[in-house]
Amino acid sequence: MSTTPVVDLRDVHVVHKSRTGKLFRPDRVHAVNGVNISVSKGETLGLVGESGCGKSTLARVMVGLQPVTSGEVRFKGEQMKLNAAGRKKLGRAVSVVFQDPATALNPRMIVRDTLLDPFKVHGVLEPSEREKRVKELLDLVGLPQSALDVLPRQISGGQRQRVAIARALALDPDVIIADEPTSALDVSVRAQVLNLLSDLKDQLGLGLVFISHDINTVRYISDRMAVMLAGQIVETGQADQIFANPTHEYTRTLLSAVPSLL
Ligand SMILES: Nc1ncnc2c1ncn2[C@@H]1O[C@H](COP(=O)(O)OP(=O)(O)OP(=O)(O)O)[C@@H](O)[C@H]1O
Repeated sequence: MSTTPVVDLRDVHVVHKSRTGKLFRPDRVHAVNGVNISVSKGETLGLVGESGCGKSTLARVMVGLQPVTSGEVRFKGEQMKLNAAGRKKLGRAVSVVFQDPATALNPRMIVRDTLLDPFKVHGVLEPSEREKRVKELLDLVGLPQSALDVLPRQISGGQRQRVAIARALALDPDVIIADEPTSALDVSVRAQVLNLLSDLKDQLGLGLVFISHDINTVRYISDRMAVMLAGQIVETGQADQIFANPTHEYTRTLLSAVPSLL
């Protein structure tokens, strides 16, 4: 495992302006409140917390899509400026798999074009090499070559999520952030997608940030984990240790909830 983290957040704060501006709603939301967190190649960091605690905002910071109100975003030891060049650098090294592949994939694009897109956007590889790489990507995620010519609606939810994972792998990232990647899927395919992410992490030496509201899913996949509550990390450490000996009351509350089926 590399000693310098790929992404290292230091005392990061993100304050959103309220979306609605309704009466009696605060006009600002402190979505991320002083978070220190890092991820290195070859490890799975699980991030767990209830809906609205700031997980997705934090994920967007890690991939360079969300400016911070204060604090530092370090990429391979260097402080990043989130200008266009910084975002491009971070966006290439850190990619995201979202919750629902039905909305994350363009419904009018066949799988081949979806997978070619990152190469076009970043101007990477010659066209003939791109085709070869797209075929490799399908192999990596366990899809047949016949999937190249289909639209997202012609395949199952689990297969769509495999396509989204293949797209996230296209530019050979150092880190993948998977934000609730199994929540929109049938229970029967959730474990397969989790195992795929975990195998890819091992095979490619990736860093994986696995975000979920479900502590049992996080337990299943993570080496290290961080428990998030109201914009703050309230407990962090090796996943095994936290499960054996949770120190924060909120972690204990999450652990006492009914076990899920992944
Ligand atoms: N772009 C935005 N503008 C205004 N408020 C936002 C924005 N994004 C998130 N928020 C608010 O910030 C808080 C944290 O939201 P965030 O989506 O990061 O949490 P989450 O833990 O990922 O929740 P979920 O699992 O429901 O997506 C919430 O109160 C949310 O309403």
